[in-house]
Amino acid sequence: MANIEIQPGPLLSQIEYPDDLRKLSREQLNILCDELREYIIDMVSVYGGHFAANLGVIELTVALHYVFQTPYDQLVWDVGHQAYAHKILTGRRKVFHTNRRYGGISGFPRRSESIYDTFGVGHSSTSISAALGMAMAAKYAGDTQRQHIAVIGDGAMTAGLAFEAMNHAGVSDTNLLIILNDNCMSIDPNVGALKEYLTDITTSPTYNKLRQDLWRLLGKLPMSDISRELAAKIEAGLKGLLTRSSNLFEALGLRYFGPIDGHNVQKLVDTLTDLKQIPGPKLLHIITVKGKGYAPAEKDQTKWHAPGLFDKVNGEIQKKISPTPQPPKYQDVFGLTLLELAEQNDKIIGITPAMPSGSSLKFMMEKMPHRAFDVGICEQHAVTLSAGMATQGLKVYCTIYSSFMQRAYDQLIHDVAIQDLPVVFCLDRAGLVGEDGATHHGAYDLAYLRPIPNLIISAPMNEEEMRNLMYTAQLPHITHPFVIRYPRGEGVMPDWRKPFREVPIGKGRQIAEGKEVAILSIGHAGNFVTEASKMLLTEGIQPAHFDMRFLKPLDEELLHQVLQQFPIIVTVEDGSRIGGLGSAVAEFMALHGYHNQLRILGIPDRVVEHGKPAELHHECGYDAEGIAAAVRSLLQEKVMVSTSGSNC
Ligand SMILES: Cc1ncc(C[n+]2csc(CCOP(=O)(O)OP(=O)(O)O)c2C)c(N)n1
Ligand SMILES: CC(=O)[C@@H](O)[C@H](O)COP(=O)(O)O
Ligand SMILES: [Mg+2]
Repeated sequence: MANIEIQPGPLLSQIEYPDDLRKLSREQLNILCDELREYIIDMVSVYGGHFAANLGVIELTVALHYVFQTPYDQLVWDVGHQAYAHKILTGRRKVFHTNRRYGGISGFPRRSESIYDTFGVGHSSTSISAALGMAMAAKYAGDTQRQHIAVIGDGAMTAGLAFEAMNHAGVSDTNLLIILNDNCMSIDPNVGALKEYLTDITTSPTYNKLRQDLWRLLGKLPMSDISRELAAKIEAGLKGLLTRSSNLFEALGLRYFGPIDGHNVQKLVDTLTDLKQIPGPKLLHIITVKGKGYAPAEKDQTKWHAPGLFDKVNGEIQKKISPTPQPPKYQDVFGLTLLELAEQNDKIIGITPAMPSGSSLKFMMEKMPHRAFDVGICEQHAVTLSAGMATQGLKVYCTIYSSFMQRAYDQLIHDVAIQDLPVVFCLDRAGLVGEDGATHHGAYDLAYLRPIPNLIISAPMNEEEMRNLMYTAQLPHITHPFVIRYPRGEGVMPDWRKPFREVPIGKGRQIAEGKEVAILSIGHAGNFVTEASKMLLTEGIQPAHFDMRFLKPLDEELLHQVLQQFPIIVTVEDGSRIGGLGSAVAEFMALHGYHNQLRILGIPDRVVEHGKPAELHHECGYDAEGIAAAVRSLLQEKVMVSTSGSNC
């Protein structure tokens, strides 16, 4: 991608760090917000990234860095997809054009990137725990001045982790301010009773207004023990008198303030300045609009969560144009196939934790709202809920992004595998996902799933296989938990709606015949092998290729045949080199006394950053070129060994 020069507005161009921002007058803050908004619209339109959430927190970001002494005061962003203004104001404006690009800055806060990034994020709902940890550390060090602020969205607030943290924060007596950025949206519209509750407090502000006035008044007085005690008593009286139902956050021991307009930077500065004077754990509820200031994004907030490149003038999102039919995204194969299966099998239910659009469960949710559910950002709950339904004979397809499934590991073992419940887990975004980077790569699923008993673990090489695996998973004789993992993005078959066929469990298949070298692959990475084989053929090298399809049960019969026939084995997977297919083959060889030469290709044992998937596959050495190079070098080594052998 070419570097397109985008000039910041005159005020923004003078601001490198929050110290510069703090020199501005109150009036200038409004101008700065406008320039920041314009700059982010410009940058994301040509370089891509998360969009609507960033436009929603411009005023908040400016106010936070204006009022608090960052980085001494510690600011923790939840998820971090909304931290672009924060990055731009904390020393990274000049490199912001590298956001999410290979070798560039991360799309999320990263401790290694800046001292202003107090905590690495990407997965949701960690901010309150992290900020509380920092606040407790400050208390332990005897620092009573330092402020700790967690900014969390209404979507992220639905997770159990956020509630665990509030439950603790409420009795912690720390300088913790939780800012609840409520825009009524997750990526898709937010769901659940909490959302209803937040709407309820938003629309009945009497009690909150009185409370706010009380604490503001007392904030101006010297905070003696007596006035604090008095305030608490008045507040308790107020609560009894005025609350329609007791405030949830108050019940958890947090002083609740708000709701206030999160786009009024002046109001935010005033409120945050007041709150800074009030010790103890507290929560400020702000109301914002996702996509604020860019009309198309305000109108369709889901589409503009991360829209890709767009024309900022007419709001047209760039689409790949091709004269020939293109393969579908795996997520759409999942969503449309599930709907098709559900039409034939009334036991089928669909569950997603907050990713109806990303996973394409939305197709079933639209057609069968009573059978397909978004449960919020609650991966643990999604898994155990599915297990509960399975006990009643339902066939649940629970779709979760591979990296988010890490959250629900215990539920997978304790609630599903040990009870051997036949839930189907469709793990989307498996393998290296691209620009979201380290936090989002589905690098570990094969490795973390393989030791779990009772699981069937599969990965399709293409759309047809994906459909057939999904079809097989719901057949009545499949009585075990069944995992199907597939990558982000497109498959390889434009014509993919083939009639369903059952896939024999634990059986691989031969894709290409060859000699000397056998390449064993699992999942979509098998297509890289096909490409590599084409390259090698031009050099007279013809490896055999086997698509294992199942990591568990492993096709032992096929492995015996392959290991007896081919001296050199290469395994290829879009997953960690440790613990996945390569490891399974190595263990099998050790168990059965095979001594073939084995090369394991996959994700290395280090953090892989962001970039285009092709760049990352190349870096990790398992794109077509990397596979071909591995085969060449193994054949070369073999020649050298046999030559040196003849010299002896
Ligand atoms: C554990 C986890 N599950 C799912 C996601 C995907 N995800 C990223 S942002 C988001 C919506 C967050 O909504 P909210 O916190 O309200 O922030 P907003 O985008 O509305 O500002 C979701 C579901 C994630 N990052 N982490
Ligand atoms: C921040 C976050 O977790 C999501 O917005 C994620 O970036 C979505 O990824 P996909 O684009 O793969 O759906
Ligand atoms: Mg939200």
